[in-house]
Amino acid sequence: MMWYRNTPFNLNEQAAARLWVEDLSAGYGNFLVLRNLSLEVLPGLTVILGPNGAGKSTLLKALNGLIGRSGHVWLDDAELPSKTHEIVRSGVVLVPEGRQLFPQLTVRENLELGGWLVPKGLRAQRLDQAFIDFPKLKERASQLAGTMSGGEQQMVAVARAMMSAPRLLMLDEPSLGLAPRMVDELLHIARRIADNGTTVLMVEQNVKKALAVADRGYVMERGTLVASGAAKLLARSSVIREAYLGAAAAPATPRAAAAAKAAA
Ligand SMILES: Nc1ncnc2c1ncn2[C@@H]1O[C@H](COP(=O)(O)OP(=O)(O)OP(=O)(O)O)[C@@H](O)[C@H]1O
Repeated sequence: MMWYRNTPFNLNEQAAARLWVEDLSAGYGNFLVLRNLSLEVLPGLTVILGPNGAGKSTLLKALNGLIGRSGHVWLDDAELPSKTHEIVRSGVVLVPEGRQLFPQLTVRENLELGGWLVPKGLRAQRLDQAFIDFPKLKERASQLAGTMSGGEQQMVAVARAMMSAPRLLMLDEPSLGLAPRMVDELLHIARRIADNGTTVLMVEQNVKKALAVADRGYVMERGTLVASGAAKLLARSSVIREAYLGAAAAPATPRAAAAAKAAA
């Protein structure tokens, strides 16, 4: 008898992955975007924040093999391969910005394509599980993906990525262009995936909401990391509050306070 547990996001039979990045540089042709980046992605949910053009998507693309990189990346105790199909086989999957679904295929067909590396029987089992994890998609199994709302399409993209039972799921701005309620839903899906044993690395522009669901965060500016730490601490840090949350940090010294007052 085929047996599988009936709890959300239990596709992943392996332990949550850890990723170590050391001295990573990457860019486009002669244009170097990332310079000597070092970071670690631990089990749970890690968010990468930063202004437009900071290099956040470039980092995910470099980790996914879509662009070349130098430096070292380890997934647990093995060096991460450099070719995308090998990276996927090792359990690292990217949901790119813009989702890249097949609009003329149904939800079910899009999900099945996410399990293309998986033997047929297991793929069917994972599809059943995906419909348990994403009940909204079960109702829409026969709908063409291109006719769904932005939020629903993003959900299909995440569910499709989960079909390969990744150990590390990378999400590039999953909430881009979505209504606030869908943003919340998508971020909570990311949280649930992390809670159920798949490490999640997410780029997000919704700083406040992302830090509220994440365990840890990195802040990137002009291709380098400028801050990192526990999400709760980052949310209170001056670098985040000043740059992203619209709150001026308290001046560090009485002199700075006087200067700020004079300038106001
Ligand atoms: N295919 C490309 N060819 C050349 N340059 C690129 C390419 N993609 C991105 N860049 C450049 O790399 C830099 C970093 O872009 P990236 O998309 O990684 O930033 P980001 O932090 O993800 O910002 P955003 O939130 O706007 O997507 C930018 O200067 C961008 O113009």
